[in-house]
Amino acid sequence: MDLCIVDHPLVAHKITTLRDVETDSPTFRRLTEELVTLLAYEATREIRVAPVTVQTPVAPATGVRLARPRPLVVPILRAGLGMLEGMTRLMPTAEVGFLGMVRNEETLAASTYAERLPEDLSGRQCFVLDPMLATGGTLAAAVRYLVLRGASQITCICLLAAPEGIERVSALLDDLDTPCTLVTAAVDERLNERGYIVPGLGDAGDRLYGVV
Ligand SMILES: O=P(O)(O)OC[C@H]1O[C@H](OP(=O)(O)OP(=O)(O)O)[C@H](O)[C@@H]1O
Ligand SMILES: O=c1cc[nH]c(=O)[nH]1
Ligand SMILES: [Mg+2]
Repeated sequence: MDLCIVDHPLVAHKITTLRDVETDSPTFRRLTEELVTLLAYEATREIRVAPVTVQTPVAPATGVRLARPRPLVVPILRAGLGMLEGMTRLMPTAEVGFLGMVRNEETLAASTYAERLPEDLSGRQCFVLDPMLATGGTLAAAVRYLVLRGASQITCICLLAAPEGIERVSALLDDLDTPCTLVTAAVDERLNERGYIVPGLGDAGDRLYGVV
């Protein structure tokens, strides 16, 4: 898996506020959307386009449009849902599929409780959205679903990642031929004994949806 850490002062500023325990849910949601849009700028650098000519009021102009088949955006519920709007604002013609996954907080194993993806993803570029890459179990399983359906390229956008999780996802996906990239705003220090990212931002789903 290729790794892209987006090094930008505006991203760093927003991530710092997102981490702050004093940041309330409405602000957390807004910052999450803004961060996704900024990360998506890097994450879509290799999005496929096709040549097109348009007529300006003055003359014909050659340019590009997003190519077919359309890209697929896959938020991992629950926390990934907070990233959807920020992504589709930039790419309104993308199709959206859903994965509902939850980590058992005792065993840290990920399980899937909902799946609504197109049957055939042959030739499709896919963008997986999840704010947190901790042990990596969730993200590795999500990528496998897409690869099994034929996705040709996968880009994962995570706000924060743990070094242990990046290692684990890379190892778990080592056998795949499908190109896979992780775009993140920061790689934090480590995981704690409960599988939380340190310093991280706590439980992203709870903070997005006002549980804490
Ligand atoms: O890398 P991992 O160790 O697998 O952990 C990361 C996962 O944990 C969080 O979701 P959670 O299971 O809390 O579900 P939620 O989005 O419903 O809160 C997060 O959004 C990731 O999906
Ligand atoms: O730090 C973490 C780890 C898993 N899930 C979260 O929401 N935060
Ligand atoms: Mg959670």
